[in-house]
Amino acid sequence: MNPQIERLYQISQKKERRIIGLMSGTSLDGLDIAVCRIENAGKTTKIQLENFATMDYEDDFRARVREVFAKRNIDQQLFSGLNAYIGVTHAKLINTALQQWNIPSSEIDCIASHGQTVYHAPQSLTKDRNWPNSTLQIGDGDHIAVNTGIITLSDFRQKHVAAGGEGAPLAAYGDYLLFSHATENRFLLNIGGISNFTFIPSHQTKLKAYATDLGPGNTMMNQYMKANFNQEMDRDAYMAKKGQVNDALLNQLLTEEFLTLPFPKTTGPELFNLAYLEKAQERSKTAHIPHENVMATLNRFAALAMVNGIRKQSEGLSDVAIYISGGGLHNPLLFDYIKRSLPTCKVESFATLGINPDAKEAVLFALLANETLVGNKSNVAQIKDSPAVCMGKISLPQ
Ligand SMILES: Nc1ncnc2c1ncn2[C@@H]1O[C@H](COP(=O)(O)OP(=O)(O)OP(=O)(O)O)[C@@H](O)[C@H]1O
Ligand SMILES: CC(=O)N[C@H]1[C@@H]2OC[C@@H](O2)[C@@H](O)[C@@H]1O[C@H](C)C(=O)O
Repeated sequence: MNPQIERLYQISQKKERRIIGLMSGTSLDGLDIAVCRIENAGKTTKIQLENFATMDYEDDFRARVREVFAKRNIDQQLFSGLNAYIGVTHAKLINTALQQWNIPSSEIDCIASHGQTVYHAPQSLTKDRNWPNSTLQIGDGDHIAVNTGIITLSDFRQKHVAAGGEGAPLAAYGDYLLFSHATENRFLLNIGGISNFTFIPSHQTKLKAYATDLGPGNTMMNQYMKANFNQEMDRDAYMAKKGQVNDALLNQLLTEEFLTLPFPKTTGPELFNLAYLEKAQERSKTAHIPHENVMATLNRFAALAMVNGIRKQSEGLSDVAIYISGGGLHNPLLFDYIKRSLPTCKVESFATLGINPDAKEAVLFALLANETLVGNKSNVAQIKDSPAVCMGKISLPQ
């Protein structure tokens, strides 16, 4: 037997595995690296987050990814190169982090790599029923395995699509296994580039758990700051706080059909981008309003996409709790508006549930890898409208 296959077998038999979860989201801020200790699988999974860091990307890296990110027409040579380049860059960042934490790579059982989403094209977005759902994450797993010496599981979303899903959101699987609660109806709201929630009904209801995207999280605010001020974000909502929400623009932003589609659904910056903003500005004749007002309006638009979505699902339910993760948690204007708009719900940071909110998505990918190595597809069969499959392709280091 190939000794690497034997090692895989041994890893799957261990009482506890040490798995690195990786997430590189649409915000392109950096690579989230979460070292997790995971015991068991399925509903008895226990996860302990040992180390976490977001390793910042260099400007050159961001610029190259932005050349293809969410774009329909791209340079193929650059694209092919990026697949390898992102894999190698991620491997370097992992090696650096492990060194900083004094963890020898031989002590890591495997890496769970999300890769970099470059295009998300479910039929609901393309509106083309003759063309399949698709989503694409690059940053090749073999490059990570070879350059770290660690077995790597990657490209999780393809199996989901192959089995009938949209390839996202995948958070529901881990959220359901780790955080369902006897009496609380929980919304795990993640505010990344795109906002999404996992709804986990209490054990007292007959409802099923699911995850759905809601609309823009930080992405339009980030894009506007980049285009107009060459800044990566509106840190602490500094700009938005100085402006006034423009109702005419806000109403136009809210007309998008996606916002009215039933849950679950997925989207991306392919839809919610500056071109989308410009069209809404034209229609509302607000092309020349001050930047502060545009930012205040974009902030409110993101908040409303979330609040309206949560209201829709929580109607008629009592004991509703919302736990917020993702970078948008650090945007005070966004957080305060969400909290004020949902006065009957408990609204807290995801940290209350015992895991660093910035690490959540990376941890969930570690859990998905654990399920693939040790779990059973029935563990994830409880998620509404999402295929029960184990995900991730396995790359061996040699
Ligand atoms: N202090 C802050 N003030 C305002 N916004 C912030 C702050 N800190 C982080 N953010 C926002 O959070 C973003 C990063 O969030 P996160 O890392 O969750 O996104 P992501 O993982 O790239 O997205 P996705 O989950 O959609 O893939 C930043 O780009 C910024 O917009
Ligand atoms: C295609 C893709 O990369 N989608 C991401 C993105 O970031 C947030 C939202 O859009 C969500 O659908 C998903 O990520 C999370 C981790 C998920 O799959 O649950």
